[in-house]
Amino acid sequence: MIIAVDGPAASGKGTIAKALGRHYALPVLDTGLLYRAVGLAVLKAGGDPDIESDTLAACAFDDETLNDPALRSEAVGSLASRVSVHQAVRDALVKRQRDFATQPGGAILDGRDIGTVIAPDAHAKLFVTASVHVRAQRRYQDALSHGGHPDMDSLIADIQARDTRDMSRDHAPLKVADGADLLDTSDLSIDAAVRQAIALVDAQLEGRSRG
Ligand SMILES: Nc1ncnc2c1ncn2[C@@H]1O[C@H](COP(=O)(O)OP(=O)(O)OP(=O)(O)O)[C@@H](O)[C@H]1O
Ligand SMILES: Nc1ccn([C@@H]2O[C@H](COP(=O)(O)O)[C@@H](O)[C@H]2O)c(=O)n1
Repeated sequence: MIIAVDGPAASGKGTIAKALGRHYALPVLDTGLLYRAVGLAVLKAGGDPDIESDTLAACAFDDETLNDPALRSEAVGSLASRVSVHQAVRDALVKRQRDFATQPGGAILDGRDIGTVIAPDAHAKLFVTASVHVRAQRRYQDALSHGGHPDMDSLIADIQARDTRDMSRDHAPLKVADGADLLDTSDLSIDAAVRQAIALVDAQLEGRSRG
């Protein structure tokens, strides 16, 4: 069974994907980390994330790289969004994601194009969203709890810039996949969002089994 969880930055899709992984006993891949790894490698190599040819060498990395805590920063998230517009980068990362999705027993992947490009035939699809203000507030709390000094206005600007770039790019733009259920987490606690996600996935799986 493959479950696709897509949505914009800080919508809560990673939290939901992990909870679904525990509930259905399936492995989970946060595909954003792959693009973050490319973005960080381009930066370290002194390349330009907006130039496709500068990003190619950065697409070969091992799984260990994905554990680097530096990948989690807002700055690397923005770099990831910039490198992810290039078709060559997306092509280089497709096999890794499809191999994970099609492993025996199934898998859950969260990202931007899982239900549209990586696994369009997924057994269940969610599009998780939340208002820009709520998402910025979550980032704000995250930064505070890690000892940072976040600025709400710049968090809002960063999220808006990322949404615009991710939704308007030519290749695999962020959009609601055919057959996906929308889950707006703006006014939901994590527990309530997870409960709704499980109910939506169960209903999709039941619908499929009834044909
Ligand atoms: N329903 C919710 N209510 C309150 N906080 C939430 C909710 N869902 C997630 N969060 C918190 O918001 C932050 C971002 O959540 P999460 O990492 O799941 O988002 P994401 O969509 O995967 O982000 P990104 O795309 O940037 O990786 C985390 O600190 C998480 O604990
Ligand atoms: N399937 C995906 C996943 C991510 N991206 C791009 O990476 C950026 C960072 O993603 P996070 O989920 O870690 O915030 C994101 O803004 C996208 O530009 C992607 O293109 N496809």
